[in-house]
Amino acid sequence: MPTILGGGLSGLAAGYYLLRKGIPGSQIKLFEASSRLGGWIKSTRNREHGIIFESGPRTIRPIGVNGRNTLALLEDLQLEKQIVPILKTSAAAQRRLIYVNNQLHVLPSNLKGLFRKQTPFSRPLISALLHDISTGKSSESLPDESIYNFAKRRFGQEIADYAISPMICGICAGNAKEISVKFLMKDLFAKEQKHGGVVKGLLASAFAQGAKKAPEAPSELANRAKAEKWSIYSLQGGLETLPRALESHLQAENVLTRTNKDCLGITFRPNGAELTFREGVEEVDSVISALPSYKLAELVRNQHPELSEMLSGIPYVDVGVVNMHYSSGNVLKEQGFGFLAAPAEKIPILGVIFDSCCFDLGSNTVLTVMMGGAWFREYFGATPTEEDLLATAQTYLKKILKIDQKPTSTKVNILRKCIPQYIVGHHDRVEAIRKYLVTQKLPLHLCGAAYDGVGINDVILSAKTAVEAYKVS
Ligand SMILES: Cc1cc2nc3c(=O)[nH]c(=O)nc-3n(C[C@H](O)[C@H](O)[C@H](O)COP(=O)(O)OP(=O)(O)OC[C@H]3O[C@@H](n4cnc5c(N)ncnc54)[C@H](O)[C@@H]3O)c2cc1C
Ligand SMILES: C=Cc1c2[nH]c(c1C)Cc1[nH]c(c(CCC(=O)O)c1C)Cc1[nH]c(c(C)c1CCC(=O)O)Cc1[nH]c(c(C)c1C=C)C2
Repeated sequence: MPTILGGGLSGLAAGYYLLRKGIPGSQIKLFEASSRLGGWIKSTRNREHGIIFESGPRTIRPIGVNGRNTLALLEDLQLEKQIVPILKTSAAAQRRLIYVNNQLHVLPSNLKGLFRKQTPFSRPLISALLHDISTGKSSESLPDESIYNFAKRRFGQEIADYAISPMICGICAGNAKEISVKFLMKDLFAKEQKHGGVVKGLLASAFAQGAKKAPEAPSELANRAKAEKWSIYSLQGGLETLPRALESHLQAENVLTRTNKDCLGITFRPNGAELTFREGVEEVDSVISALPSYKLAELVRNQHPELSEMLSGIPYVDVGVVNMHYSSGNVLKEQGFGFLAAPAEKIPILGVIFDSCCFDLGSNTVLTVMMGGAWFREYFGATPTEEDLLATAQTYLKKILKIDQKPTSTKVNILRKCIPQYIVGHHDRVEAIRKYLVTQKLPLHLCGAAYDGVGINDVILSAKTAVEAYKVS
C-alpha cells in the first residue's frame, strides 16, 4: 500500500499517477500536515469585489516535455475550459522589465532586439555571443559553478548582472552567485565544457543532429496551446483550481486524503516503514515523499543520519508576498508581465507582477510585490511584521512605479522556507541521495520541488517519475 506524505501539488499529482498506474484508490493514502491540500498554491477570492489574490504561483508554461505533461494532466481532469492563456502577442508576454540603475528597462523579447543597443546594456546583446565565441574554455574542467560566474565568463558581466541575476530572482528568489549553472543552463554548461564555448557547442550539436526531433504525440491541448500561441497560462478561479480538481479526483476514486496529519518520524523496517503521528503509528509498505527536503531530513534523522544530512544541505529561502488591489481605474503607467530588480540595486523587493496586465480584471489594478528571498534576513531581520512588509511594498511601488494611490485592499503573506535553492553541487547531492536510497534498499521515493526543478511543471513531472519507479508488490 503506497503512502504519500505531503499534500502539496506534487503529493496530489503522485496520487493521480498511482491511480493511473492501476492501483486502486482504496489502497492509497495521503497525509498532509496542514489543514488544507495544495501546499504553496493558494488563490484567495475577496468576498466583496471578487478579485483573486495569488499568494504563491500564478502562471504555468505550456512548452517542453514537462509543460506538455501538465497539459495532458489538465486535459484528463477536464480543466481545458478553465484555462486562461496569455498569448505571445500580448504585452504581458513581450514586455518583461528590469530595474537597474534606479530605472526600469525593457528586456529584448525578439531576435531583432539582439542587434539593437538597449539600456541598461552598453552594447547590443549580440556582442555577448561574440564574447562567448572569442573566449576560450576555462583552463581546468569544472564539475559545476555558479550561474553568475558562468554567465560572466561566457557572456560578460552585464549579462550576469542585468539578465541572469534578476531572472534567478524571478524563478527561485535566489542569489545567482550561489545557484548552480545546472539549475537553468545544464546543457549550455555541458556544451561549453565539451566544445570550448556555448555558441560553438550549439553549432556542433546542430550539425550532429540535423533537423531531427524526438517523435512525440502531444495531447490535443498541447496542440491547441501551440496553434493559439500561448506564452503562459493560468486557470479560472486562480491556480488553486488545479489542486482542488486533483483533490476531488482522488476523493472520487476513494483515495484516503487526511489533512492535519503531521508526520513526525519515519522508521524503515525490513518489509516497509512505520510512520509516527501524534495520534499513533501507521504501518505502510512504501512511502512517496512529497515533502520539502528539510522536513524529510527531520523525519529520517534518527535512523538515517547520513541521508538526513544530505537532505538538510538543500537550503530554502523565505519570500514576502504582498498583493495590492486598486479599484480606482488603472494606476499603473507601465505595461507588461512585471519587473524584476537586479540584486545590485540592493533593495528589499525582488520584483513586482502586474497581474491586471496579464489578465483582464476590468477597471481594477492588481499588483503582487515579491520580496526578500536570498536576502530576506538582511532586509527584514528574523521576525518582520506584516505591516513592515506592506510598508516596504508601498514605498517601492511609489518610488519605482510612481503609484501614490491608497490600495482598496491588500494581503500580506510571509512564506517561510518556500523555495529550495539549487546551489552549486545540487545535482551531485541529489544523485548521492538517490544512490543512498538504492544501496540501503529503502522503500522511499522522492518527488517535489527540492530535487529536479522548482516550477509547477517540474513538480508534476517529478511525481510521475517517482510513481513510475514505484514497484507494485
Ligand atoms: C511565491 C512563489 C511563487 C511561485 N510562482 C510560480 C509560478 O509562477 N510558476 C510555477 O511554475 N511555479 C511557481 N512556484 C513554484 C511552485 O509553487 C512550487 O514548486 C510547487 O507548488 C511546490 O509543490 P510541492 O508539492 O513540491 O511542495 P509544497 O507546496 O511545499 O507541498 C509540500 C506539502 O507537504 C506538507 N508537509 C510538510 N511537512 C509535513 C509533514 N511532516 N507531514 C505531512 N505533510 C507535511 C506541507 O504542509 C505542504 O502542503 C512558486 C512558488 C512560490 C513560493
Ligand atoms: C520575484 C520572485 C518570483 C516571481 N516568480 C517566482 C519568484 C520566486 C517563482 C517562479 N516564476 C516562474 C517559475 C517557474 C519556472 C518554470 O520552470 O516554469 C517560478 C518557480 C516563472 C517565471 N517568472 C519570470 C521568469 C523569467 C520565469 C521563468 C520562465 C518564464 O520565462 O516564464 C519572471 C518574473 N517572476 C516574477 C516577476 C516579478 C517576474 C518579472 C518580470 C516573480
